[in-house]
Amino acid sequence: MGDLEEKLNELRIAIDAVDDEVLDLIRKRAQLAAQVGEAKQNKGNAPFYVPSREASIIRRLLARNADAAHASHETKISDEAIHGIYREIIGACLALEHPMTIAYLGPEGTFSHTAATRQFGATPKYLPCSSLELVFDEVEAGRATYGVVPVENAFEGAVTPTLDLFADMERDVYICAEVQLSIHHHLFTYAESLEDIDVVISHPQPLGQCRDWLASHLPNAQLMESSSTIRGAQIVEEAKASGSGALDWQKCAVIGPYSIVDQSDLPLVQRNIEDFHDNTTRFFVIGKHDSPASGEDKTSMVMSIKDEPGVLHNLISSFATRGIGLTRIESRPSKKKLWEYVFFVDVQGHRDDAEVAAAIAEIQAKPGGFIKVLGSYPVSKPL
Ligand SMILES: C=C(O[C@@H]1C=C(C(=O)O)C=C[C@H]1O)C(=O)O
Repeated sequence: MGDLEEKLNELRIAIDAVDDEVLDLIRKRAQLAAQVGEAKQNKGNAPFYVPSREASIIRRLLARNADAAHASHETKISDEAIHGIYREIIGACLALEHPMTIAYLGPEGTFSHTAATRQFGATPKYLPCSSLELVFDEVEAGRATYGVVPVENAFEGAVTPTLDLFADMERDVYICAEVQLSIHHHLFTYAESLEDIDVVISHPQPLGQCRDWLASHLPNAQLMESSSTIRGAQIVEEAKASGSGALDWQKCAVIGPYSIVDQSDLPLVQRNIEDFHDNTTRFFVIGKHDSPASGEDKTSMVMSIKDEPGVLHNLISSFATRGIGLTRIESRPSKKKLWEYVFFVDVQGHRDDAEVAAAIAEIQAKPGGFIKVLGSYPVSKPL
């Protein structure tokens, strides 16, 4: 045996021993989580999934990892890796407490699917839905334990169909977590060259997020909207398979995530065509409850007050006078009266914080004031 081989052998034996220890510890952790699950079950209907606790665990471990690397002068294991490893461990433990089904805007491979797996790991059952409305329906009906829906893109703005579903007062779902996902778009086509592309298919959000690229590279192509990016790829594959129909598959292109390479035969011809390289989309996890306070939280609400001058100032002043920071404000037509609006507001803090609770109560007491708290949840970082 050569020197190198001998050295590697020795190190690999040590790694095997560490892996055995790591596995035993993961199994020990899973047994503890199962006991937590039993305690929750005995207590009645305490939710099994507690996003605030999960966020605290990950925040604590990220800090510990940074401190340990600093103290030992070793290269730090990346935050992304720590996050991913613990997401899987926690997901596996949670599954021992209670099996979970997560609904998302499908088909498999969409950005919503990626956001869902980033939050819950590989263990739960995933339920692809063909529309956002169905994601809400599945959660409300209890066929899915949680759902994951896109809310806004940092550059393209609100995903308005999601906001309209939250504004529907008949809906009985809460926001319990947020996921921020870095988004990269790629171009897929059977066309020989960009000049041959007549039609570009995608969900309206990616078409908007690649607007400048499309204007400079495919200025004459017609844009066609699909219900999701992966559905766009399926439309081209279906046109190819049928060999007929209105769509010439050889002149079509699709914009979407890298996962299209797994979901279709479409060749990837151009990478990273998003107009902004820090392109990020925010998703909400919806369920039958929101999250307890984690120490660093946000609260989302939908509100309206009487249609009169100063309406917006009137709303915001309840937060401003208490020093509560607004992280988002968005208006949508009320769809009840012409030029009347509802406002979506996100603030820093938890709805159980005294100041946040007081501001909410004050808005509720305003003449014609109406406010629905959609949920409080831990602040997340882009992944
Ligand atoms: C174990 C618990 O239940 C779930 C699993 C967690 C874990 O594996 O650490 C954390 C929070 C909950 O989503 C708990 O509530 O502490």
